[in-house]
Amino acid sequence: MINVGLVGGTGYTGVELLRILVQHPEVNLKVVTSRGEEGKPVADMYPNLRPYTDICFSVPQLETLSECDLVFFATPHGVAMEMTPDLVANGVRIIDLGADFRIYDTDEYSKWYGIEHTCKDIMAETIYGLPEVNREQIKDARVVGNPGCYPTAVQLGYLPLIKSGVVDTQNLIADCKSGVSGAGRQAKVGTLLCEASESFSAYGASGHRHLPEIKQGLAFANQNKDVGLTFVPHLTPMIRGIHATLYAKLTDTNVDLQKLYEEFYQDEHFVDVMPFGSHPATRNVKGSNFNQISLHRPQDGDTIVVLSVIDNLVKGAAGQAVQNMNIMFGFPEHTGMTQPAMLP
Ligand SMILES: NC(=O)C1=CN([C@@H]2O[C@H](COP(=O)(O)OP(=O)(O)OC[C@H]3O[C@@H](n4cnc5c(N)ncnc54)[C@H](OP(=O)(O)O)[C@@H]3O)[C@@H](O)[C@H]2O)C=CC1
Ligand SMILES: CC(=O)N[C@@H](CCC(=O)OP(=O)(O)O)C(=O)O
Repeated sequence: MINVGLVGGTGYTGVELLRILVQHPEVNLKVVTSRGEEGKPVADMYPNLRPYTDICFSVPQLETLSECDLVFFATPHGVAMEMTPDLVANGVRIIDLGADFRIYDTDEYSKWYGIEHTCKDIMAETIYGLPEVNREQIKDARVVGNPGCYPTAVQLGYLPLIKSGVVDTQNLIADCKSGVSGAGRQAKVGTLLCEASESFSAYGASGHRHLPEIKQGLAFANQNKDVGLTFVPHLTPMIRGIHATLYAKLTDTNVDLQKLYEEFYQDEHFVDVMPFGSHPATRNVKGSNFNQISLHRPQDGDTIVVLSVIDNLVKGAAGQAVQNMNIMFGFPEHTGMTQPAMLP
C-alpha cells in the first residue's frame, strides 16, 4: 500500500485520477488539493465518488504532501516545477500530468510554453512517461513527465513505422481530433456547449505546443534524427476522445505492415492492434486506458494511413499516469484499470 497525493483535484484529469485511484487496491489516497475548496468533501464536487471516499480537499502544502510516497500534479504547466524540488528532496516521487517534465530541451520548453524552466537540474534525471517506450527507466524514476494526449495517440501510432525504417520520416502528417475535455475544466468560451456543439474546427494549425513533444519522441525512435511532421489538431463536439489519422509514405512497400504492428505491440497490454482495414472509434476506448490502432493502405499505393484512438483523459492523461505509478512501485501494470470501455 502506498500513500498518494494529488495536486489539482478539482480539474478534469484530477477527477479522472480519483476515479481510478479510489478503487486501486494498492493506494491510500492521503491528500487531494484545491486552492479554493479547502475543507469541502471531494464527493460534494464529484458525486460519482460518494460511495468511494470521504476525503476532503486541502490546500497544497509541502508538509502534508511530503507524507506521500507519490504525488501526482494534475495542474497547468509551471505548477509542478514550483514544488517538485522540495518534494523530491523529501523522498517523494512525482508524476506530472502537465508539460513541465516532458521536453528534455528546456530552451525548447520555454519557447513553446512561454515560461522559464526552473528545474533544469531535475530534468537531467526525469523520464518521459510513455511506458511502451521507457518502461525500464520509469521503474526507478523519481520524476516522470506524463505525456500529453495528442503526443500519446500520435507516437503510439507512428512508432512501429519509424523504428523499422519503412517510411519517409521527413513528410509525416498527423491530423488529430480531440473532445472538449482536453481543454480542461476551467471555463473557456470555446468549449462552452453553444460554441463547440454542432461545429467543427481546427486550431493551432500553424504550431501547437504538442509539436516539439511529438517530434522529440519520434526523433528518438528515428535513431535521434529529426523528423518532418505537420500536426493539425481539431476540436470536435464530444466530451472525451482523441482520434489521430496519421499519414506516411512507404519507402519499402513489401513489408507486412499488420505483422509489423502486431509484433511490435505483442507484449503491450494497453495497445490493441485491430484487424487490417478496420476503423477504431473513440467510444471503443471511452473510460479505458486502451489505445486502438488500425492500418490502411488505400488502393495498395505507397501511402500508409494509421488510425489511432485513445480517451484523452485516460491513456492521454490519468490512466497513463496510473500505469506509470504501477510501473514505479512494482504493481502489475493494469492494476486499477481492468474494466472495459463504456459502450455505447
Ligand atoms: N484535459 C486533458 O485531456 C489533458 C490535460 N493534460 C494536462 O494536465 C494538466 C491538468 O489538466 P486539466 O485537468 O484538464 O486542467 P483543469 O483546468 O481541469 O484543472 C486544473 C487543476 O489545477 C489546479 N491548479 C491550477 N493552478 C494551480 C496552482 N497554481 N497550484 C495548485 N493547483 C493549481 C486547479 O485546482 P484549484 O484551482 O482548485 O486549486 C485544478 O484542479 C494540465 O497541465 C493539462 O495540460 C494532459 C493530458 C490531457
Ligand atoms: C482540446 C484541447 O484544448 N486540448 C488541449 C490539449 C490537452 C493536453 O494534453 O494538454 P497538455 O499538453 O497541456 O497536457 C490543447 O490543445 O491545448
